[in-house]
Amino acid sequence: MAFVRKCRLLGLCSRRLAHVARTKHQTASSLFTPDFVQQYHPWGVSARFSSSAHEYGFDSTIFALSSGHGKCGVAVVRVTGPHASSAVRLLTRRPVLPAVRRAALKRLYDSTGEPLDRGLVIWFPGPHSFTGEDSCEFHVHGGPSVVTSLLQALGNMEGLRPAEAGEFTKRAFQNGKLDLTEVEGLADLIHAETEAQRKQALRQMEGDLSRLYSDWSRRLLKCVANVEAYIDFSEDENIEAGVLDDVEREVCQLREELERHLSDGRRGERLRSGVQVAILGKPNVGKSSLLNAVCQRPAAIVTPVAGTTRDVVESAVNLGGYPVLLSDTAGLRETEDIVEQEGVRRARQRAQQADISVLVLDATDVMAAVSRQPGHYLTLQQYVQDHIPDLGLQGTTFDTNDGTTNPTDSYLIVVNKSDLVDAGGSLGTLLASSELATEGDGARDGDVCVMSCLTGEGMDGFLQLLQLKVKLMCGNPLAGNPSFTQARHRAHLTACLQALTSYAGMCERDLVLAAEELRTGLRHLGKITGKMGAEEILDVIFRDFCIGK
Ligand SMILES: Nc1nc2c(ncn2[C@@H]2O[C@H](COP(=O)(O)OP(=O)(O)OP(=O)(O)O)[C@@H](O)[C@H]2O)c(=O)[nH]1
Repeated sequence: MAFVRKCRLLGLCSRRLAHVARTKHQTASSLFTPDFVQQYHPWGVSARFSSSAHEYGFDSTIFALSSGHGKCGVAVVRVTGPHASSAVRLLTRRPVLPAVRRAALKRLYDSTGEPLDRGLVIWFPGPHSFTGEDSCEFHVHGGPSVVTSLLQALGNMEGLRPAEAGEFTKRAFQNGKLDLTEVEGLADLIHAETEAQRKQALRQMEGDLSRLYSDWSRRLLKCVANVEAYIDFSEDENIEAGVLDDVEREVCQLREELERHLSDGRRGERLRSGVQVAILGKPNVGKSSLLNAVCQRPAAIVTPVAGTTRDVVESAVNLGGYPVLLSDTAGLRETEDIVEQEGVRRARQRAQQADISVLVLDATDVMAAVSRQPGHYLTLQQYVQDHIPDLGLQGTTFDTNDGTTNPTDSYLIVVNKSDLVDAGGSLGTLLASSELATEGDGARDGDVCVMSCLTGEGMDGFLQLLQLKVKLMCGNPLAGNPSFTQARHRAHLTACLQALTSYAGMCERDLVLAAEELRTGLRHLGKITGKMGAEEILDVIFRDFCIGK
């Protein structure tokens, strides 16, 4: 009876614990170790609440330049921690703090009493601050000497130290002001380079993803509680079996929602890290010229010598607000040259990783092949298969029924050097006969662009088509449910889905073990938002921040 009471006190299921103890050949009460309780508690014990302020260094007050480095009109220096109010008093040489969250124009002094600058001081008492602690901001003139003197004055104060990268945000997380998905959204917002990235990051920072996962966690927690109650009390408290039917329905519904969320074609991840576009083709067809034309700078070397590009040359571009990482690759051909062989291997590897492959052909080669063909009839697909066999490229296969192609991978064909052929004549006939697979929304897989990197003819059409494909891939970041944006989200969501599927498969056979799967699912959802087990990923996430953030 003492065992049952202890279980209830800790919020644990006594029957389940007894079952676990039997499978481990241990006495049930020997399981009451802190680690075990942490692991088996229905909603885990949040690291956030179990660790002391000292452990996180919260007893120190930190400061940093939060605006960019270098000369600027206004520089912002932030301070957070228990001594923030002293910092304001000492720098302003006034015993009274400024009005809360109001900008106050003050003269600032260094430790010798020399005036430093005149600037705005904003006082944010905790817990209504970004970090949840007492904080303040100094908006001073952005000259290097002013900033250095201000940082020195702060550094000379008792109990203050310079902040580490991401430490302000880390404190906001540890104080429950932001969860991990919101922290990640903030980091993405700081690093966002395109409009679509900014929109997605802002949405995540404002808690859209967090709300979705919190809702799932809440519903799953209710399922866990109901199953636990049924296991624990069904015999003596007359709990109806209908409760398990409700749980089954809810788990089924959650599985459907998770599946839908996971099968969005990695749009959030692609938007966050940039859509990978690989430029492929035989040597000398104009791949490097195409890269240079798109990014409007001589990123890759262009010469008439076949095999000039040996390695992958990358360039990031902003295509209509969407981030694209373009890769020029070595020309695909059989070669004895070991350096070029390695280049070709890397080109094929890049093609496998690409979200979109751009296959570049030389219009003069294509037309020569047409004229050699009996009846002068050839489709582009035939040309590619005959002249660049064994592409080994995902998405560039023309057999759309083989089931091996990832439907979100996409490709388009560029027939370059149109200035050297009669584009309206036999080339036009060839294109009209090409079979194109429909991709939806106006873009088609295998779309063909006829263009000339030399004259610029057809370039606009190519860019429009590429942009359309990129947009289709990333979607509208503001429409519908938010997308997950990181591989770690996907890993935990997949694990959660697996756990719920296991529950459905075993709940009729062994409810106690099945309940364990629900807890596993809950733990994985909690790890995404950082509500539990966050320690191991904290360093990875905060590593991406800079000082002062
Ligand atoms: N006439 C004409 N020449 C072009 C065009 N595009 C590229 N070229 C020329 O074709 C040659 C090869 O161009 P690159 O861009 O280096 O071709 P590549 O496919 O990167 O070549 P590799 O490095 O060998 O793989 C250069 O002399 C270019 O000036 C075009 O549209 N028209």
